[in-house]
Amino acid sequence: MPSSLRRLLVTSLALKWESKEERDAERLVRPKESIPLVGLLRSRSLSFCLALLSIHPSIPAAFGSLLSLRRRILVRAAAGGQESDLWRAPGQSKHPIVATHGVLLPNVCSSHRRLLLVLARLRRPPLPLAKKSMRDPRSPLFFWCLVFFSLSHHGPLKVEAFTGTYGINYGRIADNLPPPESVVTLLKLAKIRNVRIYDADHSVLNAFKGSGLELIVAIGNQYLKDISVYEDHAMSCIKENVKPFLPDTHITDEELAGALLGAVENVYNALNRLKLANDIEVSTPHSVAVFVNSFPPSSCTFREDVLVYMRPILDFFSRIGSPFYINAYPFLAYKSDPDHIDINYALFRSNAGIHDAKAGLHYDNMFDAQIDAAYAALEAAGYGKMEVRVSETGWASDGDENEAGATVQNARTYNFNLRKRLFKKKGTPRRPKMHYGLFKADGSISYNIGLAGLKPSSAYPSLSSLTGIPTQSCLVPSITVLAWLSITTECGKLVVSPGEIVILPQGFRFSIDLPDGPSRGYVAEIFGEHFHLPDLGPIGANGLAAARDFLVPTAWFEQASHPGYTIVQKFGGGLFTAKQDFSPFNVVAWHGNYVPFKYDLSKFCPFNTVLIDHGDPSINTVLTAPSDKPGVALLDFVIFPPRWLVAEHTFRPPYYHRNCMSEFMGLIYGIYEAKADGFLPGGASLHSCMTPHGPDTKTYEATIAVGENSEPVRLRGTMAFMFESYLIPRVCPWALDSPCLDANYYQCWIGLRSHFSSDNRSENGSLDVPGTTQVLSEDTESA
Ligand SMILES: O=C(O)Cc1cc(O)ccc1O
Ligand SMILES: [Fe+2]
Repeated sequence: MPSSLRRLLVTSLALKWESKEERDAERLVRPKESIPLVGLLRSRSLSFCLALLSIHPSIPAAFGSLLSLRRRILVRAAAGGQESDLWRAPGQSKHPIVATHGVLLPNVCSSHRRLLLVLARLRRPPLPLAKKSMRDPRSPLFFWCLVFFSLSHHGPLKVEAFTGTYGINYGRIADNLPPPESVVTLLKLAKIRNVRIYDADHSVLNAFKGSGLELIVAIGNQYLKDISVYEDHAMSCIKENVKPFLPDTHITDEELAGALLGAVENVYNALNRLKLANDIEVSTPHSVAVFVNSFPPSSCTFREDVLVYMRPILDFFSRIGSPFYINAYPFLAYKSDPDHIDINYALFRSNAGIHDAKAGLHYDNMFDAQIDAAYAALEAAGYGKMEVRVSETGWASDGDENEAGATVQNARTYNFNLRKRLFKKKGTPRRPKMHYGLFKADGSISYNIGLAGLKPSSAYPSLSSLTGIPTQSCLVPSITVLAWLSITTECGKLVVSPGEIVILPQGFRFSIDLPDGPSRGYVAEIFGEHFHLPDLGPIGANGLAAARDFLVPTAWFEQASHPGYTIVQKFGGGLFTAKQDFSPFNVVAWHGNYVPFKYDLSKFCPFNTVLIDHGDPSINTVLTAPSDKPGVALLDFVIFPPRWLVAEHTFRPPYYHRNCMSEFMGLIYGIYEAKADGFLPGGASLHSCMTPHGPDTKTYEATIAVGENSEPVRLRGTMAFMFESYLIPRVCPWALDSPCLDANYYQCWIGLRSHFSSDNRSENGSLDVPGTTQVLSEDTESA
């Protein structure tokens, strides 16, 4: 790497500090030599940074070399620290504070309980699976296999896109399984709500009772012939097996295919007579072996010998409104032809994709292609309105030598990327669903996802009110992402909608009700300072958040008796409860210095670059709780609202940087400009102090593709925010163990490449930057 590059890079990293005053960290780490360059580089600094990244095969390595350049930098932690030692400071634990990056799994099942009877497969998957973990879907535990559930309700036929969410196939053939009760606990902890079982073991069924988990149960092949002939057998099967929990099913034998229709019909009729047909959906999963010509997807058709059996079943399913289930295993396709199939295409990673010329569609992953192949086959057979759902998918984590791609890393990547793909709810190229996540384009809620919210009807005073600590604490709860909150305080009530923030000063009793059902949001609790509006400095009198837009409650009190009213009190970091027989909101008049208030973020008047360069996002501070050190805050609450981007000759997305404050970011609605993929409303990222970060590869490439002279761009329908603090947040074990943790976050930077032209380089490799007055030589380099 040319030495001058290194210096420039170091300088560019110092840019952000430059905008703040006198920091301890800055004095500690900034090499003197970088100072004059700050003035020189300005908007180019970002490009220099990228040049260095491109020299290295991966971002962690690139960042690692940055870190080694800056030996005196206090390296804290980094995303994906597990993957590379370069991401760890000596002596740090293997799992340092990680940058988590956001996926909250929406519970998208319809609110009514729906059981699906999976009757049978027409055939097994086409290729034998070598290791037990893949060969038998009922094999030990359940983590390799995901089941998908669509959002759509059982009901009238309509054209549906595959958007689903996932669940787990709970296989039970192993001798070391945990007891079913533990499995239920585990699934709940993992926030997995959809489970498919393969057997009718009553201990399992009992354990699931009252768990709230959605169950799919199956009727075994051994019963199919019987049930297909005798409807009363179907009836007693349903009646006897404790609210249709039925045994396993596997048709490996073609002759059973003929029995399938009869069995489906009889089960459906039995359900109908028991008035369960509206609650319980009947279907049957199919392997992709029922198709021929699945490449390109639009050419896919059913195998003729299979169609003989399929047609009556499909007729029946379209009559009763059942979807078509397939078991989609890109792994199986890949391992059958690893020389010709790009593993990145199978694993949802960046790849050239395939072009379906007949349909004029582009596929960047095989999973979508398999679903669309099923849609094409159904259309060709005359069932164009039938919805396709995925009953099984997964990736082998281990396999025989000839099983290409069966590794833990690939299995993890597949499942992780699959989940990301699902979160987008975007359908497939053939059946796109232009609906993105939980919010409509205008930021309004699309549907209630049923996440557990704050507990109503208990009053929570904020901490330190009883701790005797003279400093103040404030809460910023409910930067509400979903559904409104009704907050009762001793000063009155506040109704807080998505997109609003609320501030509750220390010591206030409050209770939060959820009149619209479950809600979710972000909460920051601080100790030591109050939030106030930032000094406007040269902005002058008007701009950012205006005092007039902060709303306080009108007085309200409640004199009712409330036997057993529970007060939850936070004291010294613990939660304590006390019971009383009256409402705590019996305050008829009050006088004091503090009051709860709320603010609608859409009222914010943002400032932004109007010519060149990317400003410090602190320019859009809504509220700040300063520290005693100028320039670094106990907590700045900064937003990234809808706005125009107009800067010229400037890389407009956030620059690549390290920050001596820690950045916790969340997304309230829309898309965050620096994260093309994976950052969803309700998600969060944490870039701890000095952790390098910046736009993901996709954002970078898209920005570079537009070129230097891009036109003004309007960012609409977005609201991201940042809690920025000089304190280093500690990630609690709950978050670290969360299934929502994005352990592969660092991958969003993999593939960053140089867009420098070699024309900019002099013979000795140093950069010859037009307009600079000085190029530092080797001996001025900092250690
Ligand atoms: O890291 C982030 O995405 C937040 C951020 C945004 C920006 O525009 C500039 C700096 C910064 O830290
Ligand atoms: Fe940042």
